Amino acid sequence: MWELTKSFRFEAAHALSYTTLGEASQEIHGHSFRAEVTIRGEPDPVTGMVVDFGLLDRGLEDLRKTLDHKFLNKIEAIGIPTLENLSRFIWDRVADKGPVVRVGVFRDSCNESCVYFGPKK
Ligand SMILES: Nc1nc2c(c(=O)[nH]1)N=C([C@H](O)[C@H](O)COP(=O)(O)OP(=O)(O)OP(=O)(O)O)CN2
Ligand SMILES: [Zn+2]
Repeated sequence: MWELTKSFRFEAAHALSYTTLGEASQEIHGHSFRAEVTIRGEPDPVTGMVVDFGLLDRGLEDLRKTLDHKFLNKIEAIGIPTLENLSRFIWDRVADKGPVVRVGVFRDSCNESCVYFGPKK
C-alpha cells in the first residue's frame, strides 16, 4: 500500500465568532494556511503511479484559487471558517481525484492543525 501527499498554501481572512480567544480572533484578520491531501492506493502497473501528481496539481490549483486571498466567511459551503470546516470543504472538492484518506489543514503561525479522515461510516 502506498500513500501520496500533495500540499498547497493559501492566504485567507476570517472572523470567528465562537472562540474564547478574544476580540482579535473575532474581528476580521488573516492567516497563512497549508493544506495536505493524502491519497492511498497501489501503483498502476503501466504508469507506476497511484495517481499522477500532474492530475492532482491541476485539481488542487483550482481549489487554491477558490481559497487564496479570500474572506472565508463569505464562502457559504465552508460554514463557520474553523480548521474543521475548512478540511471538510477541501475533502468535498478533492474526493473525486482519487482514493483520498485524509485532508490536513495547518496554521503554523498558531501551531494549530486539523486532520479530517472523511465522513463517518
Ligand atoms: N476547534 C477549533 N478551535 C478554534 C479554531 C479552530 O479552527 N478550531 N480556531 C481558532 C482561531 O481562529 C485560531 O486559534 C487562531 O487564532 P487567531 O486569533 O485567529 O490567531 P493568532 O493570533 O493565535 O495567530 P496569528 O496567526 O499568529 O495571528 C480558535 N479556536
Ligand atoms: Zn484566525
